[in-house]
Amino acid sequence: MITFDAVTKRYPDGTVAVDRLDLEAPTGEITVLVGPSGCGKTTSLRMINRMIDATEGRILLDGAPVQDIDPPTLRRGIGYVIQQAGLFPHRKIVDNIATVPHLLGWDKKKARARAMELLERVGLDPGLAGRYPFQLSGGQQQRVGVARALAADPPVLLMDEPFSAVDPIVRTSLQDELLRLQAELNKTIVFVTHDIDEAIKLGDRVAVLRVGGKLAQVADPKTLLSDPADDFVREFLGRDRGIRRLQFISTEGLRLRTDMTGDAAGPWRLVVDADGRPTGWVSRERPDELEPYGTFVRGRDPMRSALDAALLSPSGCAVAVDEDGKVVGVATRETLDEALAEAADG
Ligand SMILES: Nc1ncnc2c1ncn2[C@@H]1O[C@H](COP(=O)(O)OP(=O)(O)OP(=O)(O)O)[C@@H](O)[C@H]1O
Repeated sequence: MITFDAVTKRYPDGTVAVDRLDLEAPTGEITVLVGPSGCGKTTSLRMINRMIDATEGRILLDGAPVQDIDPPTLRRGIGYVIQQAGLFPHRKIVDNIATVPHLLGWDKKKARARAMELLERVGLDPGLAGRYPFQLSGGQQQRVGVARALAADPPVLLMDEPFSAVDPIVRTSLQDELLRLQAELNKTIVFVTHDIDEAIKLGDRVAVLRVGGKLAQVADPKTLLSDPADDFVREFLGRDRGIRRLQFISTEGLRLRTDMTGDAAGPWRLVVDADGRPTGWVSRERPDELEPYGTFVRGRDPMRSALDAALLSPSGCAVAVDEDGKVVGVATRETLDEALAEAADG
């Protein structure tokens, strides 16, 4: 557990970057610091590994004040990932990843084996080991950055806008990869971003900071979206806060119709193949034309996916499927309406 106990950082020119911050980042969880530019996210992060020292207050790592631990020892237990990876340009990928093991005096073979294992762990082809950073894409470099931070298996990982320099598609896959890794590794992660969507996707807890380095709210993403502490948080969460909340509402209890593949279905009928997978909708007016459909996995996918599936089809209905893609039923506009009304009630 990382604990900020009334931490203030005042830079020599008088700027108060962080103002009496009280915050806990629980062990094995991802805590995201989010907020507008200049609100003190990076400063807060860097005070954990003492790249910056706090002016007042204490930061505790499992109860021990970091101020009492000398920085090299402290940093051995803390991986650090930054934007654009910050790889050493003249070192091969394998040597970049093995940086900390080398510093710790591991023998060459062991460090190399560890680097190769990590390369695969972060989803990279081991064939990239002998390349130099400039021979990799931005997304690949970022993965190497994560592998390097994990090399000595530190319990804590600090990540400062690690995915903000890559395009949205690569970014999504890096986020998914991080969640997958975290499910295996259970690190204590503090993650800085200015992107609220990223914060909500990755955070077990999300701390929203306002300019002046004050904590506006800390909560799990669902609570943050349903119950913002004040106007600043509400505004920061943005206009589509309601839609984003649907991400956290289960489709488990959604009422489904199971008679939509028959002729008596009404204006729309769902066509399925021999395996029970959907092939499209047909309308009574144009029975020969297959219209598009959208699916969601009931119970696994959230309400947002069900709604998206409904919006993808002129039938206005969402097709519920099982994990194998076979139809289990249909959520009609009426049932989706009911579920939305319930969601709005909280
Ligand atoms: N070395 C410094 N000297 C003086 N002021 C500084 C210094 N470093 C940062 N600041 C100021 O402290 C405040 C917080 O900066 P910080 O980099 O922590 O914010 P941030 O939330 O990470 O911002 P961004 O999202 O733009 O990276 C800002 O007003 C910044 O200008």
